[in-house]
Amino acid sequence: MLATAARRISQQCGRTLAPMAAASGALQQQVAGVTSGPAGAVYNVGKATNIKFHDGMVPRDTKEEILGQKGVVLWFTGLSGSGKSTVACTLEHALAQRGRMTVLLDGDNVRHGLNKNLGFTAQDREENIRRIGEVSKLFAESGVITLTSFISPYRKDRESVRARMADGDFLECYMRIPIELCEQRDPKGLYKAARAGKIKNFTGIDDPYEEPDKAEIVVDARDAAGNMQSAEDMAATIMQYLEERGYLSAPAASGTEAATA
Ligand SMILES: Nc1ncnc2c1ncn2[C@@H]1O[C@H](COP(=O)(O)OS(=O)(=O)O)[C@@H](OP(=O)(O)O)[C@H]1O
Ligand SMILES: Nc1ncnc2c1ncn2[C@@H]1O[C@H](COP(=O)(O)OP(=O)(O)O)[C@@H](O)[C@H]1O
Repeated sequence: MLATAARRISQQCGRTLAPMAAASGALQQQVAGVTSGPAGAVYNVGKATNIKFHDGMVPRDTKEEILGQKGVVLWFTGLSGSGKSTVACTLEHALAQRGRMTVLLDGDNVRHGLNKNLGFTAQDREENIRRIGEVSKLFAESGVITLTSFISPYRKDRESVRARMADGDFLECYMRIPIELCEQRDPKGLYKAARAGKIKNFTGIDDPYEEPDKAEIVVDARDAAGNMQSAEDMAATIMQYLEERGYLSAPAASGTEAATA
């Protein structure tokens, strides 16, 4: 049945694709911290009782072959005003121009819907990041280049997201912009309001920001020669990182023939 499905999908997308991957349900059980139940039976995960992971028929590497890229989460973190949204948008635009499939999850936007029941306490920020981590994991595992733009101030929250993903799927991109510059920009007037005590628990003012200690990519306001970097410069550096590490092409075929297109 799986072989038939592989043939059908190959015909539909006009490429010879690798055979279907082995079922990953057991791995998902392990990752989710299954509390009970023999293999093949239903089990409990957190508050969800009597569930069972259902494997799809189109594995990740097939999707990556179709898209001609590798799924990844590019996790922007940094202070408000550090340029997370601007650089992520600029990069997404550049990726689209190169025919790459992307999704951009942005803090302000996600708080309009999925996370509108969350505020800015440490506990709410943790839940905000956990949900985004799970959503971005789903996208990355479908072969999509996923850009997330959240302050994500707590190291342990970011590391929890990293720990849920396979090696190489999570790239932390630290916007290392001094608070003085962020505050000078202050496009929404939030720093001014926070300094005036009108906004409480504002990151960098009266709430913490914990710097990454193992970010894959660190973006500074100035380049090595000391010149200020534009958002385009920053996006170009990240694009180069993705290119050099093979994220912008499909992974080598694991089974039969490689993609022909
Ligand atoms: N108290 C407080 N602290 C920080 N930021 C605040 C706060 N209140 C509102 N805002 C606005 O919310 C945006 C940050 O949301 P995030 O989801 O990225 O925050 S977090 O990751 O959960 O910490 C942030 O957007 P950016 O400026 O784009 O970072 C602010 O516009
Ligand atoms: N590299 C850059 N150089 C100059 N200004 C920038 C740069 N990146 C962002 N900005 C400006 O800084 C402000 C904050 O950027 P934004 O992307 O909204 O930050 P964040 O999403 O981290 O809050 C915006 O006005 C934006 O135009």
